[in-house]
Amino acid sequence: MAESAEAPKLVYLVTGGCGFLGEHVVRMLLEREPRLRELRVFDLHLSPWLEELKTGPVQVTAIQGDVTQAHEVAAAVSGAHVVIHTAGLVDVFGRASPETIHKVNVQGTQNVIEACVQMGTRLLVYTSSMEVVGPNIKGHPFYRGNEDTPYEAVHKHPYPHSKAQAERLVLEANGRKVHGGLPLVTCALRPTGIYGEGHQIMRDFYHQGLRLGGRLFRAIPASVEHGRVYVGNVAWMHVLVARELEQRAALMGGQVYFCYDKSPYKSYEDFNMEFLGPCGLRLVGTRPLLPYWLLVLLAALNALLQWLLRPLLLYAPLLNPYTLAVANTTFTVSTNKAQRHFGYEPLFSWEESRTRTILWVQGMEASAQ
Ligand SMILES: NC(=O)C1=CN([C@@H]2O[C@H](COP(=O)(O)OP(=O)(O)OC[C@H]3O[C@@H](n4cnc5c(N)ncnc54)[C@H](O)[C@@H]3O)[C@@H](O)[C@H]2O)C=CC1
Ligand SMILES: C[C@@H](CO)CCC[C@@H](C)[C@H]1CC[C@H]2[C@@H]3[C@H](O)CC4=CC(=O)CC[C@]4(C)[C@H]3CC[C@]12C
Repeated sequence: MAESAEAPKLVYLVTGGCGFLGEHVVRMLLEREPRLRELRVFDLHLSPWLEELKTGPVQVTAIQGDVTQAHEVAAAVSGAHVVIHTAGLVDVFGRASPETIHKVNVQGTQNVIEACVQMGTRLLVYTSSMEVVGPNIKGHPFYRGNEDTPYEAVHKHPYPHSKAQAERLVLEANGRKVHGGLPLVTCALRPTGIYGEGHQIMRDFYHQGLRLGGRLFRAIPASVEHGRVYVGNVAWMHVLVARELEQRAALMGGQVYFCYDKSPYKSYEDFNMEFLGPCGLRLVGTRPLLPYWLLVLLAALNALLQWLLRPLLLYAPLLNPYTLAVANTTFTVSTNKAQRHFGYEPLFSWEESRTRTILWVQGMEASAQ
């Protein structure tokens, strides 16, 4: 390729670059974007592993900053050619207030857009979520749907609400004139439930299983399918989109793409067992051990306890009415839009994604001993 022989000249900014997905995007860019000259990693909390990346041929600049602070975002964006905006407050457990979620996810995204416009940065890739579509509060299944499948998206919870608002802002900004007069080109990627090395909820389930003597108890029927996608493939999609956005602006600008790969369609719990099983955990029950009405009651009780205890402490268990509804509603995607629009093929096969994730869980096991 002629272009890879040229001197690297592009400056990329990854917001949330120290998060679960952000770290994979950062590493993927360093491995697979030959045009990269400088990579700016912007995050509220900078991780120590960034140091080891600074010794490579690409200049890695760590920027501790807050997306809710417009001036910090503008300074980080200044001179960048591409912004990949993954920073967000991922909270469906009631840890943060709805106002904080809105501030980070919506106001933060608006700040990123304005910074691009002000600083003349033309390319913006936004990490959205399947949650902007559903599952909706009515529990309607979304079965092997694609970007054009009609679905009644109704949001009550602050997290999906904020992601939907932010996604709309990003898509509406497509075509806005940036400083220098050229049009901004934006698009949004919608991962389903991401898994892989660094996945906090997988970690939580693993430790819970260990505490319960190597067992987890089935709570959700095996027939409820939940869409999952490997973090390395989500990162690869971000890299590809960022690379192709300028050349294919007319086709890709203002578009949304689900993130998908060859991960099998399974229930949330059965899918987790693909990794936790080989690490010694067992899922007890072929059917849910508790009746659904009892789970609904427990989830409601957790929500009540959270509210009552809030003045004293933060009680934020995994089970609440929202997480139960999401886990208990089929939501799977089947699409090839990313392949058609920018030639995406998963970089990691299902077998590879599975092996890498298992090795990571086994690594946790070893370090705990
Ligand atoms: N984890 C998942 O299954 C899915 C995640 N997503 C989206 O992917 C993106 C990344 O999510 P994860 O990596 O899972 O979450 P994460 O919590 O691991 O990463 C988010 C990063 O954003 C940073 N951040 C938070 N607030 C910030 C602020 N005010 N200023 C600067 N940085 C801030 C955090 O420090 C963190 O490093 C989010 O936008 C999320 O909505 C979408 C679909 C599924
Ligand atoms: C009822 C419990 C019995 O074991 C299981 C509870 C599992 C839940 C904590 C998860 C089930 C589905 C997950 C969500 C889903 O993968 C979609 C998501 C997309 C995002 O953008 C952010 C994360 C999440 C909301 C994810 C969060 C955890 C679950 C609700």
